[in-house]
Amino acid sequence: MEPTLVGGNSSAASPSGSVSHNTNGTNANAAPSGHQGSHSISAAQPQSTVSTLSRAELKKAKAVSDAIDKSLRADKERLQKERGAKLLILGPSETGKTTVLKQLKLLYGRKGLDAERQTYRRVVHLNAMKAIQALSYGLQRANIPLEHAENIAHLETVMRLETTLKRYSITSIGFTNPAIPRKITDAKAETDMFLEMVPAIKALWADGGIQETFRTGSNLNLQDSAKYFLDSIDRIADLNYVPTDDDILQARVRTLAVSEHLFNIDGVTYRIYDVGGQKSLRKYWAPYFDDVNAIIFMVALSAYDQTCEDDERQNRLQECMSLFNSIANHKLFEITSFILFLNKIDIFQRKLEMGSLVSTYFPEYRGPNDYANTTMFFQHRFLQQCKDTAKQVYTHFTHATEEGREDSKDQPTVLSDIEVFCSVKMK
Ligand SMILES: Nc1nc2c(ncn2[C@@H]2O[C@H](COP(=O)(O)OP(=O)(O)OP(=O)(O)O)[C@@H](O)[C@H]2O)c(=O)[nH]1
Ligand SMILES: [Mg+2]
Repeated sequence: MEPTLVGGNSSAASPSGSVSHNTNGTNANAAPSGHQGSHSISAAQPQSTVSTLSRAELKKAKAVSDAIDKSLRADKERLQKERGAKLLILGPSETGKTTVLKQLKLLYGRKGLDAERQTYRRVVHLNAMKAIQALSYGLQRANIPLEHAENIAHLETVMRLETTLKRYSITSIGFTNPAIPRKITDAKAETDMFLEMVPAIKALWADGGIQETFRTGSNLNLQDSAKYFLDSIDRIADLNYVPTDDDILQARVRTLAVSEHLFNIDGVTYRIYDVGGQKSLRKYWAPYFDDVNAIIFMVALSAYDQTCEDDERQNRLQECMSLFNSIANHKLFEITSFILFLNKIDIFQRKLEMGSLVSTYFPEYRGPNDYANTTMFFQHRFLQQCKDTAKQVYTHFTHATEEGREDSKDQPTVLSDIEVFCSVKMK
């Protein structure tokens, strides 16, 4: 079974079906209470006293200790239920943080997502225009000729979009941004602009030159959803088009501000925070670091062959590891549970199949260039970042844009992991 965000993972060993590892690499699917200071009789009694206690006294002391433990646990659970569980979704840009949040909304907050559906229509149109524009620039940069000379006019139309699209950035779904010119925040103006572009987008996407650019181009600055939307151009250009759940998962809006999302599941409130992953936005994370129950750390495995947007000398996955290092070893997260999502496995697998060698970018890797061995290598590299080798980090290999199916409702989900982590009883 291919691992997916909802319902799939690489092992069924833990109660939630996730793979749990101590960071020293051993499998540790024991209950996740290991690092929450337990009150045990053997630890509490000095050796000399223990030897002078009778069996009956020891038994009695143990019973008292167990009762204290139980009562402490119950108090903690009650408090947690009242306060709710606080979760942060952290990680670099474009790793899929907001996509995971959308998955949670699809499962537990569909109403909220339905209200945003019309706004996503504009995001989808914008994504399609940006995709064809990035390909057109790539074609020019690489001096690849167009297959059909008559498409030059379309190419020019798309290039002229540059200045308009630069100003045109939807920063946060549902919020109008004063920085966006009025003309552009106007949904009708945007739709008209997109519809005018459709013939050019269709003709160029069908052109052999653009296809070659798509196949061979590097540093195209192309979004992962480019092909998905360009292939669907007729459907998304329909006047009655309403984005599907899949479209919403594929739509890309860069997160600029930290946002809080509340989910109420079986009487427990989950406060989940989505942050902007760009380097310049990470300074805004710290105010949210207190009292965190769990952190979902997102990694785009597929970025192993990419460089950072703002520094072409730095490998993207390497930079992600450094970020994980600073988060996993942060003083405020000593007892915080960690869920590591090694995401975008679909793209990662495709790259391997096309012959891209992991060892080109990570020369220390000497194993076979197959999915099983390379993913294990990266998992190990991430877990190695934790200085506390007893820290439990639950790892999932995920494909966050794959929609959870109705019939997978009973399968373990992201939230079933979160539930275990927070030690919150849901029922
Ligand atoms: N193919 C594929 N695409 C994915 C996957 N996860 C996310 N994406 C796409 O990757 C793009 C970026 O995802 P986001 O969720 O917006 O990334 P983010 O981490 O929130 O990025 P910032 O807001 O900039 O920090 C979107 O177009 C998603 O549809 C995946 O597993 N596979
Ligand atoms: Mg985001």
